Amino acid sequence: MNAIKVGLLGIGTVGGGTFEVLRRNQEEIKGRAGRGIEIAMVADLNSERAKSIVGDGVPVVSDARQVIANPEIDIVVELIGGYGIAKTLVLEAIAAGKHVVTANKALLAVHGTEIFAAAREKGVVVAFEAAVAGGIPIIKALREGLAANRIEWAAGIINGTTNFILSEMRSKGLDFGTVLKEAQRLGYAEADPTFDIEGVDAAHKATLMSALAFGIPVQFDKAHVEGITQLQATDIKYAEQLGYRIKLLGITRRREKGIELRVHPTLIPTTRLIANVEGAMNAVVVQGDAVGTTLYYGKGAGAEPTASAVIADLVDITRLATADPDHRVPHLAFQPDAISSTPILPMAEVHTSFYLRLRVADRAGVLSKVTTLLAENDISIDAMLQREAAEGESQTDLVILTHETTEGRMNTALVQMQALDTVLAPIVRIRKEELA
Ligand SMILES: NC(=O)c1ccc[n+]([C@@H]2O[C@H](COP(=O)([O-])OP(=O)(O)OC[C@H]3O[C@@H](n4cnc5c(N)ncnc54)[C@H](O)[C@@H]3O)[C@@H](O)[C@H]2O)c1
Ligand SMILES: N[C@@H](CCO)C(=O)O
Ligand code: NA
Repeated sequence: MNAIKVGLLGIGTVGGGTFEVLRRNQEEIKGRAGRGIEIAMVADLNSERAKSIVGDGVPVVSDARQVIANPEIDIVVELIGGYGIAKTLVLEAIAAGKHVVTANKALLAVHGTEIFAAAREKGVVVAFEAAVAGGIPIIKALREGLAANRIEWAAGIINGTTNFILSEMRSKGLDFGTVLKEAQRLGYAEADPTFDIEGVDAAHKATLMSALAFGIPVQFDKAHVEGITQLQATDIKYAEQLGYRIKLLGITRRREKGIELRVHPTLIPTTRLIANVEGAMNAVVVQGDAVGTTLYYGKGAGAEPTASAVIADLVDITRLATADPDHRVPHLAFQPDAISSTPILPMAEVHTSFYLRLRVADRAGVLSKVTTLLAENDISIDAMLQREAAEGESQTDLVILTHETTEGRMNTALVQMQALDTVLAPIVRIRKEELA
């Protein structure tokens, strides 16, 4: 059988990796797919650089629409990024009856409902394994491998840039800016790195995991998004003393009244495997009722790890291209008529435990006032650390770990504690998860 023909839109980091791995492993990939997979046309605004990557054998154009218009192309791979032109091109490729593979989590987390509906209408596939945790087959796991389970929660380190920053700051004592520049140099960061450090990229990925795990539409606008820019070295040290490590986690969890969807710095017990995931590595823990806890670990960014996921999707589509569209694996794991309207919960209704750090006057009675306010709000204390004030110092740090409560109760308690005249600086609050 003839090779299936692929058109590549954008040949930067991931596109370059995809071209190289497809070339290097073509025989094995063909053996798995049943047909060869051939990059038959490439579009990139920087067509000179694109030509230097693909050589003479593959036509290169600067206008992506020429690829979409080419009747020989069966699958369009979108590796441009962003919500702008990428959205138009993906919708045009679908309208032209092409299958689409994309690594673009931003696009799918925000416009997924429209894109998947258009694809269903046309009977084509939009595959996106590379969009969550790069090379780790987490989409495959959630959609197929765990299909027997009622999934309880999924939580992961799903942004390599921020994990790299936190690891390097902790282990080498380097400052934030220096490490961010290094992450950009290594090709981990998004074109706009505020997406990484403010938690937006992780929230795009958590949004996709939430839809796959619970059969709900993608709802990025309902996600709680917090990054690592406010995190202080002091809190990383105190957490360590208490037996915890701080990671930026994307979390989605089923509760009685709805679904939690949130990204924020999180204390995790140092004894958990995921607390020891360092550098740009990613890891996702998924809890299913039948399987129990499962862990997926690997490279979440970079040219070839991400290419690994893009090509797995190409193989899937090649195998399935002839199957009746109604009998393909559904985009979001559940069949369209089984998509649930269970709401995403407002943050005030989210349950977590907390790490609190209060800068307090070193005076008798401070501690009892703080613990009284927590008790009045029905928040119980799990552990406490009070640094002795140094010689001649009139203030000290009070660190408290609480048991699980709601965000709403904690917000009320925080306002009350902050109003005490013995609390001398804004209270630091970091959420804590046991992940077991
Ligand atoms: N880099 C990673 O590790 C990684 C991992 C997972 C997912 N992703 C996602 O993959 C996508 C691509 O990321 P990247 O790191 O390869 O980006 P990149 O900036 O390295 O590559 C993008 C390429 O697209 C080209 N381009 C831009 N606008 C174009 C247009 N209108 N027409 C044709 N070409 C155009 C650029 O010239 C560039 O070569 C993004 O959605 C990103 O979020 C990246
Ligand atoms: N900027 C992303 C790339 C992979 O999606 C990260 O750092 O994880
Ligand atoms: Na993946």
